[in-house]
Amino acid sequence: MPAQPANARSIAYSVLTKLDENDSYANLLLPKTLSSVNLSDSDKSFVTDAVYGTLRWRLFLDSVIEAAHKKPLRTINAKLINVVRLGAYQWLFMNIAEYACVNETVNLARKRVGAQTSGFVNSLMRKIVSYDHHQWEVNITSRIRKAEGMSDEDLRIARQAVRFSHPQWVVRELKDAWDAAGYADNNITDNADDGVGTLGNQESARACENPIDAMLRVDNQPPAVTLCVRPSLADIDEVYDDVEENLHGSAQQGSLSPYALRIRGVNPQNIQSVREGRTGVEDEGSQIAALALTLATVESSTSGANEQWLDMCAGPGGKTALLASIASQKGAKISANEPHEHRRELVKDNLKAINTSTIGEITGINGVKFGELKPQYFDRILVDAPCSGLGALRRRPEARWRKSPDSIGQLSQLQHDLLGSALDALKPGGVVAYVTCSPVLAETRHVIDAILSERPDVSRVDVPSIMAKLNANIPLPAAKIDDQPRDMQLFEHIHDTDQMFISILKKNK
Ligand SMILES: C[S@@+](CC[C@H](N)C(=O)[O-])C[C@H]1O[C@@H](n2cnc3c(N)ncnc32)[C@H](O)[C@@H]1O
Repeated sequence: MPAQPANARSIAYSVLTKLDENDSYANLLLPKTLSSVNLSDSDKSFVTDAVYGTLRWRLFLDSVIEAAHKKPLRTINAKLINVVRLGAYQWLFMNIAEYACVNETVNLARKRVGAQTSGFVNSLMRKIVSYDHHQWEVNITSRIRKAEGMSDEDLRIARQAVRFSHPQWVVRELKDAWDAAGYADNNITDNADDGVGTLGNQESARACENPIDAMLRVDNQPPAVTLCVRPSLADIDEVYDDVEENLHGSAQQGSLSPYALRIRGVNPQNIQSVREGRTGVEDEGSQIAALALTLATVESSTSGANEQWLDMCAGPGGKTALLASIASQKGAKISANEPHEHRRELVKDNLKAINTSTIGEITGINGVKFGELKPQYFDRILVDAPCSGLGALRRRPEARWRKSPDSIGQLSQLQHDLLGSALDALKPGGVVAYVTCSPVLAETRHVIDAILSERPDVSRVDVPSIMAKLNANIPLPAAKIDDQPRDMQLFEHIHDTDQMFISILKKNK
């Protein structure tokens, strides 16, 4: 790859520094920054890759920098750290030539931090470019040795954390979620892998990698842009033609949701039906979570036509719009609730193409109050609960470094209370779909188990059976044990969706 103009690197550095200082989000700050500067499209792609990649691979990069420096990161001038991370990222992940990585990083350090730093940065970068990606991977993972009291699993997790650049506690949560989800493990066993990177053929290593490695690897890859072509409002062929013929991008039907279209090379805002609210940008996992609620059997007094539906935590409204387009086909009415005003406005915008006779109330209350305010009122309720978002790390490159295990406890309590309130607001015979964009057990299965242990009036519905009806090709967990109904956890590496958790509960009649 040829060297990029110096200002692309300088812009990437400014964005990384602002993200560190203000806790802002890369997916908001980066497009805003890029729209305010005069850069070619290829430079914009360079900045996007450099910023997102440097954020995602931070632990890997810092481990390489420390190994090359032979001292802890804190001994390096704080302003230089993002300069060197950017340089190391270009060398290890962007296939940029050695001389450009070294020289441009020295230039950036000189310009943004001071001329006195050039000697240090030059010597550090020369050490970094003396090994390639795979050599560094083996180097930094094999430096992690078994400390006293560490089990084999602890060691493997510590190495996976560095190798795939995730906090250790997140790796452990993902592993626990995978172990609990009940999918068949067709690959090599965890015990055959000590967590050190391989210097062998990468493709064959990937073909038999263990499921946690596969999951962590996919977390570091940007997801496809997926559209939801809202039923009765737009037609897949119409949107396909707009993308392929008018906008010269490419489109492919999704593999799980009948309404999904994966697109490339097109800004979704340039698609006519997106601008008109007849199509939305929505991951397939979110689509099938909403569809599962519509497919569950309701046995309330109003089941069939005239059902009342509620989306209790609706903002920004992607699932509300899909539910609403189906509600309009079925003669049901949907209400939506979102306490945060700016997100409530996004819900309204998402519903702009829906027939107003389908929309009930749009409220802005704490969902925990619904049970008291509207007891036994709704037939179907979606609780797409606020959560840690650890199932969508592909989309939020900085998120993994900002979350902490402490924040999960508070979320679990709110999730429990929202679900309890939804059950109170449900008619006997009605169903609630409890959904999170997180696989963490404390936010998923443990919330459901706690509610079921408190409420004899509620029972679990078997979600994999509903999914199998929706699409015969959806990868499903292993067969039921003792005929017990199951929740379903989606995984990026097997479903190619965000890691959504879906549970459906029915209120007994
Ligand atoms: C995971 S998001 C929902 C995403 C949405 N269903 C969609 O598909 O576009 C969770 C939402 O819950 C909202 N929320 C937070 N606290 C809430 C509460 N106490 N009651 C209801 N909603 C809440 C958040 O503002 C956020 O918009």
